[in-house]
Amino acid sequence: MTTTAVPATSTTTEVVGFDQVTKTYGTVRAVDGLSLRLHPGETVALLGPNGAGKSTTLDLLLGLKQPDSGSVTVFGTSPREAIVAGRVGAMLQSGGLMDEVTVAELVKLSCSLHPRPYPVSDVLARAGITQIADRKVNKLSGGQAQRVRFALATAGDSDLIILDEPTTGMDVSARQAFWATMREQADQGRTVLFATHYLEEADAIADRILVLHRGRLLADGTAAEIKARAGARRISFDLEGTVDEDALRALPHLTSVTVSPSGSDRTVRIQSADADATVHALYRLGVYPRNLEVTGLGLEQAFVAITEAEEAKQS
Ligand SMILES: Nc1ncnc2c1ncn2[C@@H]1O[C@H](COP(=O)(O)OP(=O)(O)OP(=O)(O)O)[C@@H](O)[C@H]1O
Repeated sequence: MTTTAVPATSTTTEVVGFDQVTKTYGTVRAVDGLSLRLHPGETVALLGPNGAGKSTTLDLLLGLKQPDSGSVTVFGTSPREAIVAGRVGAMLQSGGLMDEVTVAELVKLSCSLHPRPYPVSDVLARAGITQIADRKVNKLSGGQAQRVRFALATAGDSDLIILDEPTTGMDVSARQAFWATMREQADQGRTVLFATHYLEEADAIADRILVLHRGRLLADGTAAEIKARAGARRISFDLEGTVDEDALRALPHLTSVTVSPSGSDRTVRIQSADADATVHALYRLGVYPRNLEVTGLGLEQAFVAITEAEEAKQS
């Protein structure tokens, strides 16, 4: 990503600092000794299975929760100070919206609270909600309410934008418009941190991916690095005639095999930790594959491979 400008208010190269942060709820360690740094202009996706600690991490970052131990800093100060200074804009998963006001009134209020607000009409237009500006907030669809939350997060010139599952409920065009706007924000030097379950969005948008698992940082890198770290590759080929499926499943280095459809002409898909060795063993087995393809894992398969390997290690 190219960084064309850094907001004048940036005074430190560290946007967010987590040092050995732990947060427990009763016996649950939601965040467990987490240390990480975010820098200006980064677009960072926070991934993790349900209950991994993503929302708790964002709540700590916003000062909505306090760590049991360790420290959280935002632009070198406490989260609260950074928010009061208008340096942070946030869109939370189910942040309540005031019911009896119109969309425009709510956006206007949010702009009035920001030290460096954008014009209300610009905020409405950027979020694609000009058409529904006069509608009462409690009459909005789920996707429209998400757009309003997005407007509130971008009511002013903040240096860090935090988004918790921002595109849930948005239709395809709303998603595209949303990410185009976020790209503009990052290209202007702002840092964007978003938690998501849509791995294709993380792959397409983020220049850095953090994988959380049971409150700990399991992986931190570009999408390509995360995919490479999972190690495995996908092998697919067509087969004519019958094949001994048990012999296929016994090939070396496999992590999964699917054969479809059952019958004489089949497509075989294999995931292997060592594609070369698996393909050599295929030939030795007397199987001559047609249309052989060997590809890297997608981010989704890599994510599943990394988190399942961790589960297996811990059980
Ligand atoms: N207020 C709370 N009281 C008790 N336990 C909580 C509370 N908030 C979260 N937890 C627990 O802490 C862990 C982390 O939850 P968190 O919501 O941060 O995960 P998440 O990664 O955001 O999950 P999801 O993807 O399902 O939204 C979970 O085991 C959850 O049940």
